[in-house]
Amino acid sequence: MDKLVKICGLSTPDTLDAALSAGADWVGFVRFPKSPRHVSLETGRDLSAQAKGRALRVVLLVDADDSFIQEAVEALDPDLLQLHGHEGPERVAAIRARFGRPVMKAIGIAEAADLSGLAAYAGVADHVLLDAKPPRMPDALPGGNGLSFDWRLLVGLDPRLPFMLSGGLGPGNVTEAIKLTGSKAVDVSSGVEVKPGVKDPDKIEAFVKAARAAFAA
Ligand SMILES: O=C(O)c1ccccc1N[C@@H]1O[C@H](COP(=O)(O)O)[C@@H](O)[C@H]1O
Repeated sequence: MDKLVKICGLSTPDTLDAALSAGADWVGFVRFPKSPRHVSLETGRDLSAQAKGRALRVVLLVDADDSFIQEAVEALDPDLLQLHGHEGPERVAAIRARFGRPVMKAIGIAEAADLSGLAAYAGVADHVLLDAKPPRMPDALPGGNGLSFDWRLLVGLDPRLPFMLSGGLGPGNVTEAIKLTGSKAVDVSSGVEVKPGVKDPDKIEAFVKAARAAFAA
């Protein structure tokens, strides 16, 4: 995987512009109604058009059925689908085949054993996103919680595996995360917000700058 910075959960033209101007490689739009970052099909269509040709456009879905995916694909025309629910390897392969878009499967990490999921998905998903496991609360979101996992679990992981690091990253800790894990790709949502769902252009710029500097070090 090339060195990549993804800003996820963008929901306004101004903050999307901040991400694009800062040089984000990937921008993410959430299609999950329980999320404070969820965008309507209309907003998603407009934001995706704004980003077209400037960054790779990612649509984030959680245990979505085919009709929900279909309407997102038609409206947002994503370059990549991020699957952030309980989609197993067979479902990931089926979505990839049916919708003809590359997929990134998110895996929740809390302990070393959780990394076994990486091998299971590496053959069917184009990318694997390593995120912290969500808190054990009935209403917890499956991601976007601003929680980190123990990055030391990744020490020794084959850096050629197509993984992207996420979970609780921000301008203040992304340097250490890249240094410790050797990850070539990072993703952030909460860490560049002033409150859930409200992105901060200055934090977005600071995150992209810090990640780029850490990649180059
Ligand atoms: O951002 C959300 O609202 C969200 C909802 C459901 C699933 C995943 C979600 N976000 C993704 O979670 C990770 C980590 O986010 P954070 O930086 O810790 O807030 C990231 O990949 C988001 O894309």
